[in-house]
Amino acid sequence: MAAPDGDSPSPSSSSSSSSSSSPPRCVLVFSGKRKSGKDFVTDSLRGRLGGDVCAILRLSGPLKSQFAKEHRLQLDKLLDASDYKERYRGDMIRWGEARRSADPGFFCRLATQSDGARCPVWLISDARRRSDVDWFARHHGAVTRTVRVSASDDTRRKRGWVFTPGIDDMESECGLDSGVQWDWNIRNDGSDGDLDSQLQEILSHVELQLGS
Ligand SMILES: Nc1ncnc2c1ncn2[C@@H]1O[C@H](COP(=O)(O)OP(=O)(O)O)[C@@H](O)[C@H]1O
Ligand SMILES: C[C@@](O)(CCOP(=O)(O)OP(=O)(O)O)CC(=O)O
Repeated sequence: MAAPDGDSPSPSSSSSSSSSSSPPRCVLVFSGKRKSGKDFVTDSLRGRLGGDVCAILRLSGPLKSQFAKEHRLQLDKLLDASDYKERYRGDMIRWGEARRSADPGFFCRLATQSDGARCPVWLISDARRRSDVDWFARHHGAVTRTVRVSASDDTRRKRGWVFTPGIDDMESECGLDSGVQWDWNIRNDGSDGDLDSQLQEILSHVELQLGS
């Protein structure tokens, strides 16, 4: 994977950027449109791998946290799949883009400095831009793999998605529609059984990386 993201690594942003003394053994970077099931898939993988070895790191975590503080909003409601989050999504996107344009690795660095980054397996649940994918390739390339989660518009609508101009046609939702060679493509339209068999290949890869 190419890795020109324009941020200069510093001691706090290199592969030792986590609060862990050892770098991650496996990093899976997930992308997908809203309501495709990124959280569902990463929760399911973490459930199987166990919270002691596997952490879900959300790039939107530090973004929402800072945005909530600055705008006196309820962080817990920005973090779940609520209408409250959707009400502020456009504003959060614009706020985050201002930060990213000054420093494309800003949220990647913060997410990987959180406590969860002590775990050997990182599930990065929400890459949205080429610069996100490139940051992980640049800092953790040897252990990074990419996963695209897709669901049909019909399925997404059943999960509550409503096409919104200014969101669904912008970089936040479309920035990774092309240009990345995904290591795995997960189709998340169907039953749990369909998903299980697709996740098995990823689980085998992680177990191999962990040497178990
Ligand atoms: N395979 C699945 N089976 C059942 N429910 C699912 C499945 N995938 C996603 N969902 C549900 O659809 C909704 C949106 O999924 P979510 O993971 O929050 O999407 P995203 O993080 O991509 O926006 C959630 O309520 C979630 O529980
Ligand atoms: C401002 C955002 O970070 C909000 C992301 O919120 P979520 O990651 O909760 O979104 P979905 O799971 O896809 O519904 C988007 C961005 O452009 O950074």
